[in-house]
Amino acid sequence: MTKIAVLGAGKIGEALLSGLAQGGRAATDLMFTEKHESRARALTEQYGFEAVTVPGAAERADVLIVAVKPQDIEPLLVELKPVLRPGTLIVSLCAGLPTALFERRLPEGTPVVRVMPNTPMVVGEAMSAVSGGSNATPEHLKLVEEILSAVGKVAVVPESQQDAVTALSGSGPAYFFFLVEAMIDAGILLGIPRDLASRLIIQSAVGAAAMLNEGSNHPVILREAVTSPAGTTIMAIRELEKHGVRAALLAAIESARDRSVELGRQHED
Ligand SMILES: NC(=O)C1=CN([C@@H]2O[C@H](COP(=O)(O)OP(=O)(O)OC[C@H]3O[C@@H](n4cnc5c(N)ncnc54)[C@H](OP(=O)(O)O)[C@@H]3O)[C@@H](O)[C@H]2O)C=CC1
Ligand SMILES: O=C(O)[C@@H]1CCC=N1
Repeated sequence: MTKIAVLGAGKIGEALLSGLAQGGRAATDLMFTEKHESRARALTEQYGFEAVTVPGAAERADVLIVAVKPQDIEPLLVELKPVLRPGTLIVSLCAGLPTALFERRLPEGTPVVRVMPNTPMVVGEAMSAVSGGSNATPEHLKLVEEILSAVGKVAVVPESQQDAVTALSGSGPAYFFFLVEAMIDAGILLGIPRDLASRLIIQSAVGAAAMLNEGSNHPVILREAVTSPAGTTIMAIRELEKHGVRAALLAAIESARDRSVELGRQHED
């Protein structure tokens, strides 16, 4: 079985490792590197994954998944370059960082695949977008798709779209959590206890997501079906439009895209 090492087991690294284990991959095929010993111990105790060093990961794993913050990439690549075995596949989850950056810093010919996943991988519902670098073959892309399909859906996209994808689905779960949090607060404003407000809103989100996922109707049709003439929903929609919520979402996602581009530019030579 393919041995996988996650370099930087923070939030997304842990989400991926735990999702892969839940998806049926043996814990013995999963390794990670982590800066903090106490966190490494906690992850090993909780899941059974082995904590390794960067040279250990490079020696034993077939696929190295880079999950450090983009700001931490340079020292990691300096450490990796002399120990990397030829043919080891590098998979980067780092927002904004182009495959060309990894290709410049690592030995010539290193295959690199850029991926933008999201945290719902902990429940097997990730959306991951995958792009191959110049040394990545269709077989490399297939392997990455196979690994990620255990934790959700996978789309292959041109790398030129990865900054936009990062803003849409990479950050996307945060927008939904923000919306849910604000709607629960609205329940508090209306005098509903927090527990009940949470149950009402979360189940409404789950139900709405299931209807969207079923896919037979466009979101506009689904919204119109809730919006009765001279009823309650249209009053709320009028306020959302008056407060520019649609424009705010367009501007917010554009701004996230711009930040992804900027994160990549910080590593230009
Ligand atoms: N969180 C998310 O939803 C998503 C994140 N990503 C991408 O995933 C990457 C990680 O994000 P996230 O998990 O949120 O960040 P975290 O900071 O939670 O995780 C990164 C982890 O890597 C550790 N680390 C840093 N340098 C090294 C190193 N050289 N060797 C081993 N470990 C190291 C960090 O330690 P310390 O904190 O002490 O520096 C931290 O524990 C980012 O590039 C991000 O763009 C992509 C999609 C979604
Ligand atoms: O906020 C971030 O930069 C990362 C990338 C996408 C989701 N989280």
